[in-house]
Amino acid sequence: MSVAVKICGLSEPDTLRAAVTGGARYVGFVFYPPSPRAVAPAMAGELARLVPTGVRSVGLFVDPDDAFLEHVIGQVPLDVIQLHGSEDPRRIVEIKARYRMPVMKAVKIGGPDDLAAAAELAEVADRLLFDAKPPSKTGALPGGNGVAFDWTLLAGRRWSKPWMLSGGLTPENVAEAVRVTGATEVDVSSGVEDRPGHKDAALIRAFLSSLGGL
Ligand SMILES: O=C(O)c1ccccc1N[C@@H]1O[C@H](COP(=O)(O)O)[C@@H](O)[C@H]1O
Repeated sequence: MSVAVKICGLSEPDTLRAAVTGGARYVGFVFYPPSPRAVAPAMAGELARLVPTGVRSVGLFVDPDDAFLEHVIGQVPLDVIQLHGSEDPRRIVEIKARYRMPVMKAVKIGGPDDLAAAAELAEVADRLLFDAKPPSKTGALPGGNGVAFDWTLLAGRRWSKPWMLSGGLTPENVAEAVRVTGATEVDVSSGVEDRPGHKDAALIRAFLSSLGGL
């Protein structure tokens, strides 16, 4: 079994190249202006054109309206839309139909009760993304906080759609996270940065090679 990796929050050519040459299967661009990883659509368009065939470009959005989606999609050749806000099933169906693109929906986990939402969201989304519930402190982002949740909550669970694990993953802990959860896909952002919002090529390589044997 090999583990597919998504490196999220890329905004520079060098770190994008480190991701794809190191074997990432997905690269992510953040279209959420409050994030330190937010990238301008024009720049993301240039980066996405460097992405080789076989690697999927994912656009991360938080409760986007149609005008914003059109603004970004008009400039960036995306393969997948990641919804990381409070989008409900009706809005997911609408976005899929309007933009004819697969949707990956984030499910935020703070405890066992939060898993109930996953089954309902799996009926409409193409893929689920399990992330930690954001810290309650003021100003916390809706994701990308480098916070892990209790991985044992996912152990032995099955959903009707493929799923990805995220939240506080690092080169040091990702192999253990995969072992505990059985994830076949993982997503990382903060854990491969040398400062908030700035990706580090050596950390990206370390993350990818730490899964080399899995
Ligand atoms: O990365 C961001 O800035 C971000 C902003 C808003 C919503 C989600 C965001 N990132 C996603 O959060 C998870 C976990 O990230 P981390 O590895 O814990 O930093 C990941 O799926 C990112 O795609």
